[in-house]
Amino acid sequence: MAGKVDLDGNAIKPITICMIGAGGFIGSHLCEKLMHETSHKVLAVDVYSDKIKHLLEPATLDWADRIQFHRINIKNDSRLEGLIKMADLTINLAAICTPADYNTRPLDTIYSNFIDALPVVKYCSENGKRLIHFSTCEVYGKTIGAFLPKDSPLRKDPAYYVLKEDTSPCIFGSIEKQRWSYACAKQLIERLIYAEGAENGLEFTIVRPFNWIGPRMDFIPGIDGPSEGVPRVLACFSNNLLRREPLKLVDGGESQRTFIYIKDAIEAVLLMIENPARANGHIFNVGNPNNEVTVRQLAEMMTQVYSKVSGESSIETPTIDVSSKEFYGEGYDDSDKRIPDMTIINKQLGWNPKTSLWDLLESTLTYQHRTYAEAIKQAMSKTTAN
Ligand SMILES: NC(=O)c1ccc[n+]([C@@H]2O[C@H](COP(=O)([O-])OP(=O)(O)OC[C@H]3O[C@@H](n4cnc5c(N)ncnc54)[C@H](O)[C@@H]3O)[C@@H](O)[C@H]2O)c1
Ligand SMILES: O=c1ccn([C@@H]2O[C@H](COP(=O)(O)OP(=O)(O)O[C@H]3OC[C@](O)(CO)[C@H]3O)[C@@H](O)[C@H]2O)c(=O)[nH]1
Repeated sequence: MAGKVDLDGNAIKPITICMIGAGGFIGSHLCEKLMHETSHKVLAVDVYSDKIKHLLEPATLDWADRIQFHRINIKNDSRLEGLIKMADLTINLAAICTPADYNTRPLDTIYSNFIDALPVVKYCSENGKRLIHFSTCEVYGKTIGAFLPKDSPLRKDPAYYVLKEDTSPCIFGSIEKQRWSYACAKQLIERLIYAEGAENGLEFTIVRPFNWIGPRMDFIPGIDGPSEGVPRVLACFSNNLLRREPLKLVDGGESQRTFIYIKDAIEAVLLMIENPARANGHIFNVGNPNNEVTVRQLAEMMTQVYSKVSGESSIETPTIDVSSKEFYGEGYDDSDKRIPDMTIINKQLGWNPKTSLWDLLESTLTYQHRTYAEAIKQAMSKTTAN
């Protein structure tokens, strides 16, 4: 990629990136982007490699000498510091980040999102290495507007719901609402990174993703990934559609989310990687404020899009209501609404998302249908035969 320049017109030099959690949903797309469109090297760290196996084999691929996979659990592996030392930049994506785990496995969630991230921050700080850390939009918790009376006109005022990196508060529920174990752990690691920057000069960027979705997200229960467990909403609804069963709306599906196409979001991460002078010291919301829907609307849209891409008519009762206690268990709670303010990322990196919700669902559900429809049919006919 000779001749590529950054946003200030300086030549971009190839660097080595230690990517922790490279085998996950975001990591797989970021590895793909780095291999296809840049000359950077990746030391890919994860316990799984299935989602990046197309980038690792065969060894004859164009980028074979630019990506190395290290099967390492960062909880307990002394090789981690060496890899961070070998790299110019570390990107930490590793985390437990499925809401079904936050209230049912709160200790694993807190350890994964805070304790396990600590050595990564420490090694970067001690060795003078740059860090891009993946946090979450969940650090905002609930909006201020959520506490207003239902009929208050202030609920329509963006000051009460738009989430801004430098001014919005972090509003979580009580301790028994263990849903917030994840957000709280992510908030504390953000504060620690910020403090390392202020006191010890760590060069850092914190990313707050707002519901990035697309191919390879999570798993389809019973087909790939863990045999038990509840993935995030895209995979839950995809699974229901593939199996021709009703989509489950938790607590009426009233919560609102903004969804962004993974490929748009990865563009923003590449800008952060290649423009350190503009990205260091910043916390960035990365989302698409134009793609807001309630979960009910998402279910309706996914049902329509899936019909189009699969050629199958939708079932008679496309959705059913379930309580959060039934679906997630005790201690679940929810973010009411998540609209990212885009001022900072716009000013620093000139980045904007492009893909509409309909278009991103069309390409994602085409992938889900192509990848899983046959396997699900076979699994279902086996169950019926038994
Ligand atoms: N996808 C989103 O919309 C979204 C939203 C908010 C925040 N995030 C954050 O972005 C990051 C990546 O999310 P994702 O959606 O790709 O999740 P993911 O679960 O697909 O990827 C996480 C990866 O980290 C790996 N990992 C976890 N613990 C590890 C350990 N101890 N050692 C080595 N590897 C380990 C997992 O095996 C997995 O491959 C997470 O930190 C998450 O909190 C994502
Ligand atoms: O079958 C289902 C599954 C989920 N819901 C509801 O959908 C909303 C979104 O759920 P989900 O995508 O699983 O997760 P969240 O948006 O709540 O949280 C994520 O946000 C970012 C991240 O940090 C990482 O991805 C994670 O914490 C929610 O309201 C569910 O209740 C449903 O109705 N039916």
